[in-house]
Amino acid sequence: MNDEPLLEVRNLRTSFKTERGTVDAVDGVSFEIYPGEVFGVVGESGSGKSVTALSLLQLLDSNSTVEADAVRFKGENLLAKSDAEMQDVRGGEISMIFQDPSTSLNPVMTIGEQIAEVYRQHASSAESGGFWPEMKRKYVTGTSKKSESWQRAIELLDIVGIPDPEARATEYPHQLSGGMRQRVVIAQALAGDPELIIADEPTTALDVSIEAQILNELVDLKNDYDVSVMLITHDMGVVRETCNRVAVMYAGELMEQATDDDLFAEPHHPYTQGLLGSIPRITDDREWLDVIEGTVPDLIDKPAGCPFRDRCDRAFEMCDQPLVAYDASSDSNSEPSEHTAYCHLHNDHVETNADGHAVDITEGAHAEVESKRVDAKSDEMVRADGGDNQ
Ligand SMILES: Nc1ncnc2c1ncn2[C@@H]1O[C@H](COP(=O)(O)OP(=O)(O)OP(=O)(O)O)[C@@H](O)[C@H]1O
Repeated sequence: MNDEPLLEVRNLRTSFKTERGTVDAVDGVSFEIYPGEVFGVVGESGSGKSVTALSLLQLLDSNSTVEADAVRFKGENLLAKSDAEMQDVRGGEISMIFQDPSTSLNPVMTIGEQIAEVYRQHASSAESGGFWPEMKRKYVTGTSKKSESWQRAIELLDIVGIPDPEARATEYPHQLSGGMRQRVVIAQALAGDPELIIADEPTTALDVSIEAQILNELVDLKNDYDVSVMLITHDMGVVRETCNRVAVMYAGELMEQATDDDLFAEPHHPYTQGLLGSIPRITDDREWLDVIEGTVPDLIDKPAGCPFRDRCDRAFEMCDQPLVAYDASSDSNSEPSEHTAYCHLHNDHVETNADGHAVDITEGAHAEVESKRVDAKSDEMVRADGGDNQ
């Protein structure tokens, strides 16, 4: 990766105060999203994917605390922005698409007006760059702000594949199918001329054939307009079809990060391997898909060490030690590492014995747990005790 990242997240920690105690929903997560890529965040329900996205956009309830060493979007610290400044960012440079389109659309406003409204709110930034100048202008005929925004709404409906957009723009959400509504939400997300779209399970509520169309739409937009996409999903099949790079999350922590190709060719973390076992394959002779036994741990008073260890059939003595990032790249010269596994099995001092069990061969076990730590981003990548990263 030679480009500067569009979004850089370092050691993100989000917790919620509840009556039962403090929920550590996101616990030391670091990643970058580069211009023009689809970055997948995958993991089971409750792994902290949505909370990660909502933390970046400051969209969480008041019982939350969000801390990080850095959340930089185009070099600017998002966590230092005021509510008013974040309102400009949301729906403008960064837009978010949620799972259920009906929650994002106003039932008593035409879809054209809803898209036009977002355009008007962010019109000045839309005029100053982004993909608008290159867009085909075949529908633009009016000159007043109102007619200009209406015409842009029609253009956007056309771009996201709504047939007869001029007529459709005058309709209300309930007059459209679920797939069409999600296209409208994508058009609305584009109306602010974003550089990053965060899509949280955007196809989960849709049937499979529509899902494929919507995902293709997102990939086309990325290609045609150089928009980056952070795609949150629990579905490894969706990751395979859509993403360039992927972060695998579990219990609020990163388990592995790699390019899509590397992750599927050589998954290093037992959790990733488990998720991959749950995808159906054309060549399958399995009667049942593999499932990962057990459930995500309670995120209140989470013990140190790998949160997956109680479900992991390769867990060994070192797994109760704080997790660190191990370089799992086949190309050891890549800087920063393009394949990172947060799993002690990748420590240089761990070997597999004749029974297939991992063994720490260091004298005074654990002493050198950091021996193979990825150094690219220095201490920020150590997600251990949380004590010295304030
Ligand atoms: N407002 C809140 N108060 C307390 N806990 C919360 C709150 N919001 C989220 N959580 C907890 O944070 C954890 C992570 O939730 P999150 O929604 O990010 O998971 P997810 O990976 O996106 O799962 P899903 O795919 O089901 O949406 C969960 O344990 C959830 O219960």
